[in-house]
Amino acid sequence: SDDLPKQKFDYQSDVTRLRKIVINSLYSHRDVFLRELISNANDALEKLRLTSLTDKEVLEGAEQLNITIKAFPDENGVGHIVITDTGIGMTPEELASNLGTLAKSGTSEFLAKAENSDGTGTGNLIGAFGVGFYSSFLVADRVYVASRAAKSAKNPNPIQYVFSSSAEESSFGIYPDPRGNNLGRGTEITLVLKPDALEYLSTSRLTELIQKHSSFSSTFPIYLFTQKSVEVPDEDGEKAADEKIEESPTRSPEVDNDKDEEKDEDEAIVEEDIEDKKEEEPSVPKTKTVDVDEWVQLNSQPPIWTRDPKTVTDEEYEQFYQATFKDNNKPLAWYHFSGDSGSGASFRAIIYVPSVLAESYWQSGPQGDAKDVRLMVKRVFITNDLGEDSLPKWASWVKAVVDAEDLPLNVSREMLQSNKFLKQLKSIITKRLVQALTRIQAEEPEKFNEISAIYNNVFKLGAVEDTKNRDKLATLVRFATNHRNSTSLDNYLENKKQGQKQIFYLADMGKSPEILAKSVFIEKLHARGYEVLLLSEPLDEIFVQNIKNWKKVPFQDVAKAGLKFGDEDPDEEKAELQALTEKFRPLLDWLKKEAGELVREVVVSNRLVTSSCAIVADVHGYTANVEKLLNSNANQKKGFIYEYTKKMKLLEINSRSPLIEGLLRQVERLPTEEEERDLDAEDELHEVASVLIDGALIRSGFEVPDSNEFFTRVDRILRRSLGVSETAPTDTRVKPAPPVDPELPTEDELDEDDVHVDIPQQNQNQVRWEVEEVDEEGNTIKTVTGHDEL
Ligand SMILES: Nc1ncnc2c1ncn2[C@@H]1O[C@H](COP(=O)(O)OP(=O)(O)OP(=O)(O)O)[C@@H](O)[C@H]1O
Repeated sequence: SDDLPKQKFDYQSDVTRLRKIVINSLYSHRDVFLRELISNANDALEKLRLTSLTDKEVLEGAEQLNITIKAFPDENGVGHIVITDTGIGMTPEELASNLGTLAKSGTSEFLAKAENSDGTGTGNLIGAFGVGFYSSFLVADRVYVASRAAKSAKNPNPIQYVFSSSAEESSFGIYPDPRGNNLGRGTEITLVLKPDALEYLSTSRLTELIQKHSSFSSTFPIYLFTQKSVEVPDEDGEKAADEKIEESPTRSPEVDNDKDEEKDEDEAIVEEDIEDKKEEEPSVPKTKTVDVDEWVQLNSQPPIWTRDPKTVTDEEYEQFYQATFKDNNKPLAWYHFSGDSGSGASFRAIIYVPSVLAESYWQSGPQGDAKDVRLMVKRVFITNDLGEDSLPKWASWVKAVVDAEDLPLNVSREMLQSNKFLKQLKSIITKRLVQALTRIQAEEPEKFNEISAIYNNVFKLGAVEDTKNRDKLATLVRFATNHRNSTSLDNYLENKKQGQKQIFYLADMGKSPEILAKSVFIEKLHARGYEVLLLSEPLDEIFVQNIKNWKKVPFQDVAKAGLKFGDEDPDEEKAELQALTEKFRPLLDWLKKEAGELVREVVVSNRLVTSSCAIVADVHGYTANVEKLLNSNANQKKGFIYEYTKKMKLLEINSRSPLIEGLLRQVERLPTEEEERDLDAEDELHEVASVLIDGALIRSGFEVPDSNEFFTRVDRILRRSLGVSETAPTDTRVKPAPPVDPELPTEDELDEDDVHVDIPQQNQNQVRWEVEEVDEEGNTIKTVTGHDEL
């Protein structure tokens, strides 16, 4: 087999591009190479262990499952780092395809983005994409990957091959390893260091890097080869120098230091019992200094989720998170717990709240597709794909490790799918997450504010979608009000006024709370000192409509009929309203005629202070916000009910407004007798009414039926107030366009200074929503569902 020819292959062009980007732009992030290679080694070991559950044969060739790292200069002073794992290994075909091509989706976009960037922010791109194996070329001029695949029925006698490539070449070589099958099983990566990367020969530097970035990323032991000088008794003369003094409390592998020496496969790693080696000779005074080789395990602690939370530092939690989930950012919060699923499976878990919500979160569909719940059984990684049992959309950003004790270990993926524990996992994690968030809210208000800044909308979505956790999630939601930047619903109720039996809210998506605070609908509430929730997100309206009430206190849209302060004297109020209605009767009737189809009724308002009038949705009508929600969904069929409900509006007038008083006087002055009619005066009043009503629509957030007509009227009124002739025509002559010319403009003709504004791709921040209309008895008369953009 040793005679097989050395073959040369060209890298796939994407690989060449990626390598170039990595080498050019990541110079100041060179450290990542070690983390990436250890992570690959760990993946290979995990694959092997998983395969071995059903196929013991793969374990043959090398007994231990571990990662070893050795750094040394050769006789010419050239630095070498050798990273070896006893994982699944690669066949020559796999060496070529895994290391010579990029199979990842989104690669081209990534490359284009990275090529365009000036290098800054590349660190983040790397985090998102993972440059993996190619990061070797940051520190190495040449890389050899020797690998022997695990034994299998298909491949009963795997041959060890070498992949060899320099940083510059656009091709790589694949050939049988001249040393034979000396690895037993797995992969050995040899980096021939660049002259400026010799810092990585230092064991203390390597130890620091591995401890910082990688000691958590593997449950397999990671050993670093170290050499140190120690004083040993000089009694046995020469013999002492050959002995290994083992200080590591763990079992250490003994790996042959001479790379080129042929070894028996099974001897690659030999266990030694450290107890036997310790020698105590207190009576010997003579000592001498010898160099001692030692394999030091850098991750000798048990995995952190198995430890007592009291013994784990914040830093360890953070580093474990960063290594496991490949996130450069620190997590915002975490929750470490153990439990019993009830079906007999006991488990330990850590849940993390990331400090960033992925951009794709609101863009991906209504189904959560979380791939960051890592399920292990007795520390063996099993899957991160929970399939149909994955977390609900609202919680799909959670990152978690769950280690179950009592599940049968030889679970195949299919068996696992039908396992009861897996079905329970979803509710266990969401329940514990809610628990953790609730605790943070109560005990760490500042931390909760940080979480709220990112996840507030997520909590609203949760309350809408996860009825089981609805109440707890709604407790976490924060709203702006006319009184403060942020309040919870509980806090709102604590501050309600005597007699207040409604939670007042005003919703108008896209408008800031500052603008909403000036809305016509809250004039009186605000002036009287009542607190009103100011809702500006599309999800808010959906949230309120789904929750319906909080602690039995119903939500009241202040843009709708039915607003009650709660301190009114019903008799007194009724009498007052009757008197006012009587007084304004002529105006109310006249306005009703003028408004026509637009409103169902014209009434005297109890919510206005300074504004003259407003359009209010009837109890079953649509507010401007709901109309917007409905209209934002282009596919929504708008049938009869929509048209009907749209008309359920009231025009409310402010009886104390001088404008309304004046209008009343004018209307009363209109002669009723047919022959005495003053058509000019009627026309003028007609115009006033129309501007008033359209103005009320706009002020109330609705659209006017015909804005052109509205502004023409405004124009006429302005002319009148300026004493300009109403009929004087505007000079409407314009220069006509030149004749048709299909010739395209030349480069020179195009103005280079033109500012181009990139319009971002249609934002598909969609969320499913549902709006229910209920009658007085609470029966649903209509449910509208749709998707909506955030
Ligand atoms: N030590 C190894 N043992 C076995 N296979 C490996 C090893 N290192 C790399 N591979 C194979 O080569 C492939 C490419 O590795 P690479 O590091 O470029 O990307 P990746 O590991 O798939 O993803 P990432 O970019 O997140 O690291 C891996 O998917 C794996 O199949």
